[in-house]
Amino acid sequence: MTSTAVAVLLAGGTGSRMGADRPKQLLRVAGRELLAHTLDVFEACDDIDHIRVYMAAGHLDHARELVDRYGYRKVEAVAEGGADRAGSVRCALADLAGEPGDRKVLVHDAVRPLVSTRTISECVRLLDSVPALTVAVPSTDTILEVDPSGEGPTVTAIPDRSRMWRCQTPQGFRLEVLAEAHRRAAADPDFRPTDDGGVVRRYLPETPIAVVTGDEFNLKVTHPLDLRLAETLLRDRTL
Ligand SMILES: Nc1ccn([C@@H]2O[C@H](COP(=O)(O)OP(=O)(O)OP(=O)(O)O)[C@@H](O)[C@H]2O)c(=O)n1
Ligand SMILES: C[C@](O)(CO)[C@H](O)COP(=O)(O)O
Repeated sequence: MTSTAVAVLLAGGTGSRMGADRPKQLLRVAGRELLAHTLDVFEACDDIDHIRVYMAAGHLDHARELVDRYGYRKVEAVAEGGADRAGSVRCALADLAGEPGDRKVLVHDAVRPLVSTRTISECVRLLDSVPALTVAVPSTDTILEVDPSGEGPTVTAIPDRSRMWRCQTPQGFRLEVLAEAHRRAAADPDFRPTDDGGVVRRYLPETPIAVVTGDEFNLKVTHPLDLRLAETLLRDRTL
């Protein structure tokens, strides 16, 4: 039997690379805020029972107003995020501390509004049989490893592309796995993870991390160009 999951939407960033007058998750694209587009998908997915939003400081009222305005019924909390992405995940873990250890948790970047309900459902269902997973896509570019320390970056390795995948979100975990990995990582201030699979891989290396094949539509809105792509793709989307 497939149990449902709680979605943790990370919206605690300030969007420095976007350079807008507000965090990019609050920018209006194709008729509504990016955060709202992302909430639309999780709200529509039958395999998600609760949604928790972790918002940038100073913008909680805006996020709460948006949740009320669009009437998202699964949103059980809009809370303040942390100083960095991992900090926002730890805020969620603190709030989920009373839940059963086998609770399914999906962590998702709020600025990936084009995630599909298919991908979310596949993640939730796979968590019946694996403790951790990430969505990813096979790389169509050759990936270079570089040494950035000289006058200009120089190539140090060109890994076999057939083994290179680009990581996306959602990333899914049994709560006890994610909580334990972050508990250990929190004691290591020099570790600056860019995703939660990386936290599990480093601190619980015996835990296998399964891969759900995603799609190229699930872009992370990071730079101004991404906004233009998202606008076009969101206009064509049907949930
Ligand atoms: N303190 C933070 C920083 C980031 N995030 C979230 O993590 C996701 C991926 O981060 P990124 O794209 O880097 O967003 P920003 O941190 O806002 O962007 P930038 O790095 O350009 O400032 C975003 O949904 C972002 O809101 C978060 O919840 N809490
Ligand atoms: C988690 C992530 O989206 C996987 O690609 C990515 O690492 C987030 O990076 P960011 O620098 O916080 O946007």
